[in-house]
Amino acid sequence: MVGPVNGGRIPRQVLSVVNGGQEPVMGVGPASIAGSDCGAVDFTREDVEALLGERIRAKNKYSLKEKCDVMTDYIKRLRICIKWFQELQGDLVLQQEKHGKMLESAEKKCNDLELLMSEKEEELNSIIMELRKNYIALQEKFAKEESNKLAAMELLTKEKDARLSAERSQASILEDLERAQRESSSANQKILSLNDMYKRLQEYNTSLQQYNSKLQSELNQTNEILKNVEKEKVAVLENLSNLRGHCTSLQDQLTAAKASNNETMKLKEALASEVGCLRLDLQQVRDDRDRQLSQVQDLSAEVLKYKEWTGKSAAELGNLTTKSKELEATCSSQSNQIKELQEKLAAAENKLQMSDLSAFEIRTGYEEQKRVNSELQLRLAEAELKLVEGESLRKKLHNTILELKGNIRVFCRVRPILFDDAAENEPKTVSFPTTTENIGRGIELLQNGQKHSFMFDKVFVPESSQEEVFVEVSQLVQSALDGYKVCIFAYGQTGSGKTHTMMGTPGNFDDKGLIPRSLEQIFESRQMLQNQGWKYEMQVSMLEIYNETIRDLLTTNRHGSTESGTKQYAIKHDANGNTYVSDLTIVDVRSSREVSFLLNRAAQSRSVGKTQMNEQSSRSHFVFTLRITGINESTEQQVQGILNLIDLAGSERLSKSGSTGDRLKETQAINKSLSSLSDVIFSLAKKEEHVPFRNSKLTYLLQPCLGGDSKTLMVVNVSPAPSSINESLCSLRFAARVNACEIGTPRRQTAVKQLDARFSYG
Ligand SMILES: Nc1ncnc2c1ncn2[C@@H]1O[C@H](COP(=O)(O)OP(=O)(O)OP(=O)(O)O)[C@@H](O)[C@H]1O
Repeated sequence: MVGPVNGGRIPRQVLSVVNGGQEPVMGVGPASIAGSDCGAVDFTREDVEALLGERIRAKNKYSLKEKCDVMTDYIKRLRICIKWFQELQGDLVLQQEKHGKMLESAEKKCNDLELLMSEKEEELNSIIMELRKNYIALQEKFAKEESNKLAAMELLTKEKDARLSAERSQASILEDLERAQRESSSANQKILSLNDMYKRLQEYNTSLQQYNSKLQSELNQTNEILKNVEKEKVAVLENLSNLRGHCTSLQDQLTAAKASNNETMKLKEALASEVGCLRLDLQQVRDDRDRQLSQVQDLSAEVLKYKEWTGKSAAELGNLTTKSKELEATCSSQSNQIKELQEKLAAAENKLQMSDLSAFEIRTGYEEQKRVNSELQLRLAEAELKLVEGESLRKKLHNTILELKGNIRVFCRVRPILFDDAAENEPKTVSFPTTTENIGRGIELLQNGQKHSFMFDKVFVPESSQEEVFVEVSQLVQSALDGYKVCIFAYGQTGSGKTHTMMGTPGNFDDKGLIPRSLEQIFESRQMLQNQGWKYEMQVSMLEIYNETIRDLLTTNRHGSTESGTKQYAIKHDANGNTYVSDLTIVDVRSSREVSFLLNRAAQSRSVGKTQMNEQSSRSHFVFTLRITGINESTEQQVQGILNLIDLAGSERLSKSGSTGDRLKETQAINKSLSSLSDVIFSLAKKEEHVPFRNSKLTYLLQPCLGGDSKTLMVVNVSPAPSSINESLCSLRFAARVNACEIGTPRRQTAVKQLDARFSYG
């Protein structure tokens, strides 16, 4: 085996390079190889191999990366070694050349060494290759491990994120929990406070109930006040009319006094002129007398002269005597005349004085009457002012009462027992409570020993007169003139007194029903309101709904037929809130007499028939409508009111009515439309979204009156006959539900709807 130049030994530096500049370890090294010569002893190839093998083995204990680094390091070092060997080889060649012989002898060794070297180099190369392969494999592994690490890192990051989000959600859940706990405690507190509030509300409710009853009593008081105001108004009106009468009579007296004064003045003037004439006459007569007297004196002197002259003839004397006598006679007659004239003059002067006196008296009377008249005018103005104030107070109180009560009011009227009721021996089924709370408002029905009590806004006993009923309704009617929509309808079993209440008995003044009385009041008020600057125009229409068909009761062509066939009247609601019936006759009216005439005409056209329950039964719903348009030119106010007065057809049980044929059809139609009316009222009471107005002609026509902004009054008529107890109970139950129904707040129409001149029902 060929060794290196220093005798087959590897220099220590090379090993140091291979060993990373460290001393050999683990028993491998110069000490173990070369004994005690540690400083200058070189290593053999075996040493190197052993060292490398050991290093590699030792390195295998390390991690892949470290191994890899060490390998890379080794490879580098090996390269340096190779380089160094190559340099060493060059040195050797140089040494060969230098030391010729040594070289020759050593050449072989060197060749061997070279061979060895090349073998070793090959070996090392193959080791390097292997190491490279290993290195590549290690690198791949490393890359793989690296990617695994990255994936693990990613996984870790994801897990960290997940953990963070989990922590966050845990924190939020904790927050939620805390909040929920807080909420729960506040809810508990709320529950406590609600319980507290509930108690307080109960107390409040009790106090409200007390307040309500107080309000009720106040309402009653207000009603009383209203009645008093009404009475006062009537008294003021009476006073006013008395004052007016007094004023008119005073005016008449004044005119008469003026006339008599004028006459007296004329007489005085005439007398004065007569006195003047008489004075002139007197003067003339006096002048005459004076002249005559001077003549008489002249003549007397002449007579004396003649007497003195006795020589004159007796005839001449006789003549003179007669002349003298004549003159004396003339003189005495003239004296008489003068006396007469003087008497006349005195009488005329007396008369003149008298007429002066009476003229003075008349003047003072006239002045007194003028004063009284102006006083009366003042009182009249005051009374009128009071009337206006009273009127506005009345309106205010009336509207307040309506608002307090809700705008459907219900009156109940029980008619007297009639001959046909034949109930003399049967016990009474209808009674009226007399307690202060219920008097005038309560009614009790006794059915099979069970008492049913009802309360309404007003209950009229059988003895109540038409006037008494109207007094309670008059305020409502008056509202139509103030621009409200007013609807009054009579409901009840057939024969219970609806037509009697609404129309009354024709031809009987005291038995006039609500419709004629309302119209009289409206036209009277119209007259009175004229003083306040109001001008009203009124239009009337009347129709009946018979078997779900509309009939015009004012058409000149009865049965509503035209040349082309039967007229179809349709109810229409337009976008402006007007309801009208197409083609319906509308009549302008100026007095209640005109309306009475139209009412009579309509009554004759109404569908009336005889039933087992009523001799003259209305077989249709009668709708009377008055449209009132008022303009006040002084205040520039405009109002438009509607007054609907409705006499509904009577409800009746088919079994009881004994109807057949056409009557049966009529009864079915009547019952159907009345049940539609109750459906509408109940769905209004329940404040349902859909109100079935369209289910019948009656409800569709009355939609604006029932739908909220009108003042509506239902008069439920009841028969006291024991045989009608079931029907009466049904009617009262329906009325009680209507009474509990609030449909909105009435609205005043304070501007004339210019847009639509058609006749509107609301
Ligand atoms: N308050 C009353 N006082 C006196 N008589 C009355 C009164 N109410 C009703 N009557 C009489 O009772 C009868 C039936 O009354 P009315 O015709 O008004 O009933 P109705 O309810 O209109 O009946 P229908 O629904 O069948 O038309 C009539 O003869 C009427 O004069």
